[in-house]
Amino acid sequence: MIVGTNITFSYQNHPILSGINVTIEPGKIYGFLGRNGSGKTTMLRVINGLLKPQHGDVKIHTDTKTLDVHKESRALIAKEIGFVPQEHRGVFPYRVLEMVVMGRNPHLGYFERPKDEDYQEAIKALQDIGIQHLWDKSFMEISGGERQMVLIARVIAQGAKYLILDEPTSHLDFKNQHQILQLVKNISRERQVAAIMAMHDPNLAVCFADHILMLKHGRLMAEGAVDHVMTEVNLKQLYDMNIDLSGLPCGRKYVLPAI
Ligand SMILES: Nc1ncnc2c1ncn2[C@@H]1O[C@H](COP(=O)(O)OP(=O)(O)OP(=O)(O)O)[C@@H](O)[C@H]1O
Repeated sequence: MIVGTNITFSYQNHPILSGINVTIEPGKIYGFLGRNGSGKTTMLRVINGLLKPQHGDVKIHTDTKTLDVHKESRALIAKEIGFVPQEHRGVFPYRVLEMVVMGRNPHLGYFERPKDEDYQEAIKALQDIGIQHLWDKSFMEISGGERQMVLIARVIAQGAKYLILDEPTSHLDFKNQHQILQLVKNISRERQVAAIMAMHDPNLAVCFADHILMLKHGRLMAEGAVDHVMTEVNLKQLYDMNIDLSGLPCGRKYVLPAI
């Protein structure tokens, strides 16, 4: 499991996270909710070890060892944690298959090139996501939503025990949003992988998360099982708006997929 203790983080002198404790257990899906600028991305980057908190720490407890994400090498952490960032513009004209096979890098030696089985993992991940037809395209010449799916395929090929996904559905169409989150849920259940996601749509969080963490003013305003935490009172406080859990404000009904 991952345990974050007393995480306190500031950019320059601007406090963003204050005394946050989190426990991430294998096989569960965690959804961070909060308004723009509430610190979700910062929190995910601290958990992944990309940002070092001024106070507190984040440790990964495996069966055999305990790793401090801010002290171990990035290569070692990448064996445990896969990360899909929010922004993903193409910089180099890699082919999609090459991008996905890069997910296997933590499993290769320094000068080792990907082997057949690494390519098989990458192709399987592309198939699981349903974008195998893109394999030969340049990453710079596909749409934003397609890029998002390629990076999710890459993190799946990485085979880490913890997946951190920063707004994984922000560029996806209605069907792909549900398809990708369902795939993450299946992987989580089948392989006992934990997924930790920043999410903006509370309806998707209700459908796919097991555990909700609500961030407000740098603190965990509420956290716990979905049924326990996704209440009108909490959502109203989180988003500073009136919430009616029974329907849309215009009186019409939600459009929900039949899963
Ligand atoms: N590199 C940075 N330097 C200084 N301040 C930053 C930096 N990155 C983010 N911030 C600030 O930190 C705060 C939290 O940002 P963060 O990206 O973690 O929020 P978020 O909840 O993920 O927002 P959103 O929902 O809009 O993606 C914001 O006020 C933001 O302006």
